[in-house]
Amino acid sequence: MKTSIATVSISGDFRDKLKAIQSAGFDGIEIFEQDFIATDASPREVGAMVRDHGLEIMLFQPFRDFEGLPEPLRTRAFARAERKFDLMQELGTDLVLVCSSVHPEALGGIDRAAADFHELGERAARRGLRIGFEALCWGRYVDDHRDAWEIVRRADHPNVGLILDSFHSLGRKIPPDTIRRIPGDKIFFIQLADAPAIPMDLLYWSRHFRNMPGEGDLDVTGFMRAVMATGYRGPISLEIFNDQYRAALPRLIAADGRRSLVHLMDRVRQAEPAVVADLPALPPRAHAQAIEFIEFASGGEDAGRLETILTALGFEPAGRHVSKAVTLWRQGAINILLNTEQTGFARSAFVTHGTTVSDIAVRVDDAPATLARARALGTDLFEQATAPGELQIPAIRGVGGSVLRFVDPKSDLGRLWEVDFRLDRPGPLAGAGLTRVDHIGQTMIYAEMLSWALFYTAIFEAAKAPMVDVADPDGLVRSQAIETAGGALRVTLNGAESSRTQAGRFISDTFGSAVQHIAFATDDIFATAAALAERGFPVLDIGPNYYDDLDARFGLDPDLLARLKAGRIMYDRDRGGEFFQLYGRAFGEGLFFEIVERRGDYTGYGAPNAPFRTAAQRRTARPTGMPAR
Ligand SMILES: O=C(O)c1ccc(O)c(O)c1
Ligand SMILES: [Mg+2]
Repeated sequence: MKTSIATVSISGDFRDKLKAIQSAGFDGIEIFEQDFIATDASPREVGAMVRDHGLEIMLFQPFRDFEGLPEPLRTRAFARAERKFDLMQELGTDLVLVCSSVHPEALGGIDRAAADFHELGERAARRGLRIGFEALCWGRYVDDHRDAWEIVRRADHPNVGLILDSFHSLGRKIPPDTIRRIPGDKIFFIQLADAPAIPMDLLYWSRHFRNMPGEGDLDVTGFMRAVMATGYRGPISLEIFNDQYRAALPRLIAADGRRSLVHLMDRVRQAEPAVVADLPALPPRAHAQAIEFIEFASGGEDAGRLETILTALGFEPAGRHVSKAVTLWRQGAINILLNTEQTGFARSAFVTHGTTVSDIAVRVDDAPATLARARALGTDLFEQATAPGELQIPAIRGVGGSVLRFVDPKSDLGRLWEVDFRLDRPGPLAGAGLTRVDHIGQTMIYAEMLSWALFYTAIFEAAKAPMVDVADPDGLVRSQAIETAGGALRVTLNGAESSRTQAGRFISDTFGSAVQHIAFATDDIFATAAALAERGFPVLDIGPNYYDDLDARFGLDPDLLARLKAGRIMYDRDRGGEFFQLYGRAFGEGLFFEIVERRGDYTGYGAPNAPFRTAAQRRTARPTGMPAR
């Protein structure tokens, strides 16, 4: 199945767009008329340029306000169409998208529109061109693919077909199964876009908030299942109008686009194997069992400071790597690696970012299969030479150039600690009562959030939690959790819009997106708090107003409230249970640790507390070179 993307979806000039689209592996493009006009090349040159990039122009679009006009506008519309046919022939494409009219003088009437399309089909046929009709969901008389299909059906011309755009159908809540009654050979082209479920004006929503399939909330999978059921096997094309994409790196968006299509068609195949027997199979999304380890890259005095903090958190050194300057720190089921190598990837990560999480390893059912899936999704593989006898842990590039590794219990990777490490002390260490990694918080610029959410949900059997806004004193930070059903893998993506927020400063201070915090779980937050106090773990101060408000909101038992206040522990509650949070002070470039206890089935991350936590962090932050106002 051929893949395509509309040139509007990508930023940059025309050449930037083509390069990015080519390198992401698309077969073709939808050329947006405006993008063509903005170039200084002739139509023939543009056509040649596209083909020089190994791409096909699959569609020219849009042709607006055509059907149902009274004379003399009608005659003019046909003359306009002939001009565009000339252009298409020079560009070298045979299909034009006509979107439903919004013309104030359009008359409506299905038969009138059908007659117009029949005539347009005749004219197109003379030149070997084809017409595709798309219902814009804000079209004046045609805003539903069912009406567009009826017009195409009555136009009854082999050169006139239907174009379906998932946004227009799903944005209007038209059941996708209505597509199944359309013959596949009358569907000329498929445009795909997702969007977040935010109630707003349809046109504004479409032009600013579309995103890649899987990045939003629309049932694009259901839409595509219905399309495939018709027998359609033409191109699938992304048509994404999105404000962030227009400002993002062309290559990033193009690669995400390809990834979203691979992921989408895999979902379609799984949901409806009978209708897509011809699609290639992909290894399934990985089931995450646990976070196997988190590796810090550090060096010099910074490494000593991190060791002090780990010690204060109750971790103890439990072994060393057989050949590298990597120490294993353990507590409960948590494995932290501290890498102080002077060469290689960890070193360059440290030099670039300061003390930073360079690697995260996730234990999955089948590591090689996970790697194969990630590769099919177009992620970048990561390899670094290993000494003989040491394990080559499958790895890809993740957030901010860090490394995401996959281990599994069924291969040699399950013996990682015995093979690659010399363990000083077997068995778990109780320490301060930290049991496991609850979640990892990765901070990035807001424009990258959709991309990383897609990355995680396409690789792992994981879902997105609703996005929450966190009001940092210096700007808004958006937070989106990606989590597996049992919570074995929980990642919170924090997107900073302003460089002055805690998150924004972290990005500039660390030169890019990275893990900003790690939350460890405990089964007894008060016992852990006492143990940490004994070890001198520096805790973030939370002001008294917070506890007064907490009392007002929840009417807590006075004894509990006093204990929370004394321990600087934050509290939240939802329908399922209770949540306790204790924050450490930031260190290094703004990294911090958090300790949490979940009681019952609390599902969140303490979002109501985040504004007060960020304010407290701002009060205690060291100067960062940012003007403190
Ligand atoms: O926003 C628009 O006008 C517009 C144009 C062409 C399309 O294919 C579309 O889906 C929307
Ligand atoms: Mg469209």
